[in-house]
Amino acid sequence: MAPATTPVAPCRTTRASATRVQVQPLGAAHARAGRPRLSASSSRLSARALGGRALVGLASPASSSVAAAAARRKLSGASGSSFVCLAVAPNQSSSGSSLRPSDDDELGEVLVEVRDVCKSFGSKHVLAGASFQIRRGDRVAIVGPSGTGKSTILKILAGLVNPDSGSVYLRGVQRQGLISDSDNENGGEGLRVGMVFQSAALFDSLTVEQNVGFTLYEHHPHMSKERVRARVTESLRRVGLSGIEERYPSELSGGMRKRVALARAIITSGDAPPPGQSPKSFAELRDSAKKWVDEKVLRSLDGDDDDGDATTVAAAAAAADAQASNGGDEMDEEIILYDEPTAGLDPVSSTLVENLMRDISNECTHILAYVVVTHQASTIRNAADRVIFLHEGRVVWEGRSEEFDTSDVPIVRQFSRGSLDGPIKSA
Ligand SMILES: Nc1ncnc2c1ncn2[C@@H]1O[C@H](COP(=O)(O)OP(=O)(O)OP(=O)(O)O)[C@@H](O)[C@H]1O
Repeated sequence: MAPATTPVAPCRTTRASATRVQVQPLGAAHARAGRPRLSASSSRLSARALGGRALVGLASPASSSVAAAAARRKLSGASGSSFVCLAVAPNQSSSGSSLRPSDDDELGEVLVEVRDVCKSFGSKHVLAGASFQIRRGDRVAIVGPSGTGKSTILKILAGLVNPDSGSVYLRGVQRQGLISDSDNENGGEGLRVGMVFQSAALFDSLTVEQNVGFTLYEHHPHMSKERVRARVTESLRRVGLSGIEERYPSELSGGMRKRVALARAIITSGDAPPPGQSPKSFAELRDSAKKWVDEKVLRSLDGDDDDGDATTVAAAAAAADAQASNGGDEMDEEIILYDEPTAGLDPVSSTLVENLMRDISNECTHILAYVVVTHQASTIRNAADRVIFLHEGRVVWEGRSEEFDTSDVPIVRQFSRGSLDGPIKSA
């Protein structure tokens, strides 16, 4: 869809935002004998990819904590790596629709509150004072025209990008700075914020089995190869890709790569740590990540190779890290943010992924809610119970998924029907 061209009202304050990028940790454990190894080029950072949306996987706070250093160094001044502010404020709907379901008694605990958030990139005002809440049990789709800051708001929620103004509260605790800036191992009050990025970023030099099993190779060295293989096989089966373990990413279609990435995100060790072995804490993961950045990434940044392959490393490491925490070790309560998880997938594959999103949240009791940015009607229908509509930097409509297709609010009607006539102006 062409981007809306209507300029967004400036935020109240716009300060120069430093480029922030997440470099994910890649511990050394994978390099043990017999473990998959990464190519030298895989350890390089790509400004292009990091500034864009090339990462895929659940990026845990621990993994993302290492992003800043290398990112700042590599990307300072990179034009494609800025972020937008999306602000959603309760009762700021410009279209008059109710911002929240009316049956307040049934509403769960407020996990996340975005209050009056704004974000600009240079002179481009993307988010212009939006506010909304995510509650326990929520399955929320964020929709809106291209370029309205949907991905940006996810990054702000995840603590990967700072808003220019406004606040984000996690369980009532205001987030201060970025995850990478401080000791924000948890987003706040025991709530982790995991993010599944848009593109399927896989290690090109590893087989599907090695990609999917990366977390286990990395964080569960006590597991035998046979057991890792069994978990990989099960994970691939769940995403409908049995029997492709020996293939390389280059031999897969885009949709298959995305599903492999999902398989990587949902794999679990299925067992507890061996007696006497404590699971890694977030602090340990962070320290290990920082060490890796120091030893590998920053060194590679001084080289001239900028092929973007490291993005896949970062992504996979992020996924690995999150998977490790999902692997039966530590189960912090979590909200998951999906950025266009079904983009580019055929309808059947989309349904598969949508069902998986629901299944995973049903099966994993520590996943309290999820938010999905999507353009696909099927994803709204199948994976979301509630819809937040963004336009011109604000939440302009909010309602139940089933209301999205039937709403008489002009902007919603135009968008849901793909009409050229209406308040959304095409380029
Ligand atoms: N790091 C950045 N630097 C400069 N501009 C940026 C940066 N990140 C996002 N933008 C701009 O902010 C706007 C919103 O981007 P964002 O990716 O959040 O939109 P979106 O609603 O997710 O779009 P789409 O639906 O096309 O994925 C776009 O115009 C984009 O070019």
